[in-house]
Formats: sequence, C-alpha cells, structure tokens
Amino acid sequence: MLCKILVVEDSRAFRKYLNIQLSQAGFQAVFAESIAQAHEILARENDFLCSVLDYCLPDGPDGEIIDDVLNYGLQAIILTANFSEHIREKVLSKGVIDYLLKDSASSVSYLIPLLRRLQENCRHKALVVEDSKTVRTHLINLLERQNLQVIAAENGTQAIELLQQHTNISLIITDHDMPEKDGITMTREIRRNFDRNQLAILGLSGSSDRSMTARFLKAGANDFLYKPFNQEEFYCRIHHILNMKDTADKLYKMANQDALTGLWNRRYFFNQHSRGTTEEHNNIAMLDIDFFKKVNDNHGHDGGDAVLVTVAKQLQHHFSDATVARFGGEEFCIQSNIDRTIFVSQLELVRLKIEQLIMSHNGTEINITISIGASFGNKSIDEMLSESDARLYTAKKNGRNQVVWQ
Ligand SMILES: Nc1nc2c(ncn2[C@@H]2O[C@H](COP(=O)(O)OP(=O)(O)OP(=O)(O)O)[C@@H](O)[C@H]2O)c(=O)[nH]1
Repeated sequence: MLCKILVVEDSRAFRKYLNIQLSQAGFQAVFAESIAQAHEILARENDFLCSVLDYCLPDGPDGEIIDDVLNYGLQAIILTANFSEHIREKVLSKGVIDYLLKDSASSVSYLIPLLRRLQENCRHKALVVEDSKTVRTHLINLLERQNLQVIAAENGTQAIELLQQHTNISLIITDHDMPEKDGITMTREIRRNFDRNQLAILGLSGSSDRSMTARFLKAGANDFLYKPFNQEEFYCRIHHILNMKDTADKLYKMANQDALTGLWNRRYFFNQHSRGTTEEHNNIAMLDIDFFKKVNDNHGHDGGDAVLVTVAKQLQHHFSDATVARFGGEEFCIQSNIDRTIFVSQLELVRLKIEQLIMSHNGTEINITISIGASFGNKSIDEMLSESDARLYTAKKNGRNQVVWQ
C-alpha cells in the first residue's frame, strides 16, 4: 500500500508539481487547499505518514495550520515562500520536523529523501543515554517525532544492560559525563561486540573540551555533536547516520542473502559455521528438489523459480530456529542445534508437507518432492557437509522423496 502524505497547499501549480514528484517517489499525496479542507480530511482519515504544510494559506496567513495539524497527532514539514529568522524559530518551536523554502526544485529534492527517511525510521529502535532528565526527555521527543522507537537509560551501565535485553537497537545517542559509566567508556565497550555498521553511535557532550569530538570518534562513535545543538543539525546527523546504516544493511544482505528466496547464501553459511560450534547438538541437512529440471522443462524457468521460493518458505517455517541457506540451484542446507531426534522428525515433516503441497503456477498445478541427507555430531563443517551430501546421494539412488540420516 502506498504511504499517504497530507499536503495543504493553496497554489494549484505547486500542488500539481508536488503530486508528480511524490507519486514518482512512491507516495500518495492527499491534497487540501485550505485549513478548512484539511480539517475535513483529518476528521475522516488519520493514516498519514506526515503532512506537508504551506505556511501561508488563504484562511490562515501566519502558520495557523501548524497547531491544527499537530493537534491531530500528525507530524508536519513546513513549506515557506519567504524565509525569515522569526518564522524559522516560530515554526521549529512548535515541534515540526523541518521547514523548507518553496523557492526551487532543490527544496522538493530535499523533501522526498526526508519523507523516505521518516518511512524507514519506524524500523529502527534508538537508545538515548543521558543522565539529565530534561535533556533526556528532549532527545526522546526529537527522536519520536522522527518515527523512531525510543528507549532510554540514565548512564552507560544501564545502557549496556538494555542493549542485552533489546537486540534490535540500531542507534545510540549518548552523553559523555554520566555517573557510573561515561559515554566514551561505554562506546569503547560496545565496540567490542558491535561494529559501526551494526550499531550506530552519536556522541553528545556539553563540555568545553574541544578534544571531545576526536575522543568520541576514536572510541568508536559514528559521529559527535556538542550541546547545545539546534534541532536541524541534530536531525541532519541522525539522518546521515541512519542512511549510512541502511546502506550498510543493504550491502550486507546483498552479499549474504540469496536474491530469489531471501534465504542466507553459501558465503553466509560458511562464515557462520566454519569455526565449528560449542553447542551440545549440531545437525546438518542437505536438501535437493527431485527432478527439478523437469519442473523447468514443464513449467518454464518462472515456474521453477516459484517452486524454489515456496520450498524456501516451507524450510523457513519449519526451521525457524536454524540457519537455512540456499547453496545454489535447487540445493538447500540447514544447520540446527536442537536434539537429533527432533531434527530428524522435523526433516520428515517438511518432506511430507512438500510432497502434499499443490503449487499453482499460471493456472497449472505443480507437485514436487525433496530428498534429504543429514549428519550429526561435533565434526568439522566440511566433514558434516560431505556426510550429508553422501546420504543425500543415497536418498536419490534409493528412489528419492526420503530422508537418509544413518
Ligand atoms: N528455475 C530455476 N532453475 C534453476 C535455478 N538454478 C538451477 N536451476 C535448474 O535446476 C536444474 C537442476 O537439474 P539437475 O541437476 O539435472 O537435477 P534434477 O533434475 O533436480 O534431478 P535430481 O537432482 O537427480 O533429482 C537445472 O535444470 C538448472 O537449470 C534457478 O535459480 N531457477
């Protein structure tokens, strides 16, 4: 579903221009020409990502629309035709996300990435580490306004505890001077387990010590800001850090995930498991779709691809606690640390499920079966893979559609 943006703008030409730009960027613009119309829309729809508001409207020439829209709990980005320090301060003090000058195409080319950032932000969780309650609350408000999920700690020790409980934190904003553990020491400790691409850190300090920037960056922070900072600078840094993080995440996925099925690829599998395991149970299974060439021959490459995706989904569903990888072609590998007997019964179950599954493609039905070879114990990954492979070969030789595990 397209992400909806409320645009309140009286200029017909600018509305038309925004409509083209927003729809090309994948947003759905809902337009109002006046404050009155905006109220009508907001009374019946409240599922907007945010609003883009003209500062001067026929029924409110001095930014009156802003409070009205904010009162509906909707975030706002302001467009102004004239810039003045007075308007800037007035607008920002109301708690809007940003304001833009409506003077050129560059303002719209700033608006689109800003909207995309807001859209992406809801996937990110931020941890604020700050001992002053006033500053902490201010930081939380600023980040929540950006659609980020936010949790907070009063010092470095508490922050590290929270980091262990919340495994999905992607950004930390931390002060330096705090009781128990300061921000630089905490950053250094965090970097032992998380690199800059996994967990971004923005350091803050109200100190007059000008070496603070270098100290934070050398300890592993992604960026640093002296307090007091202004909202625009803070948001620019946060956006920059999160854009870098999203790019790093995308690159990681491209390098480690199979593009067709979304499963892990061979490279990821070997990186994860090449060093062996200390787990009590260690199981590997190699799976291969039977007579897959025939699926391609009978249903085309598209049909074959659809089958690969369906099998991948089944494997993910049945082995949610394991590492499931597509090794290439129609071959998959599972590494699991559960009890061997349970693992074998899971393999049997998924084999049966796939045998019973009727997939439909372009109006035709596709049935497939899979063959599986499994290996157990604390051997090297290479030994386990070649044992599984040999058992998979046996399964194929013995008639396919079966699990061989001894
Ligand atoms: N659609 C599709 N086909 C693929 C892909 N990768 C490999 N293949 C096809 O997978 C088929 C594998 O065929 P074979 O190695 O002969 O094995 P099989 O037909 O499954 O026979 P058995 O393994 O002996 O049961 C080949 O036709 C490949 O072209 C892919 O990403 N998509």
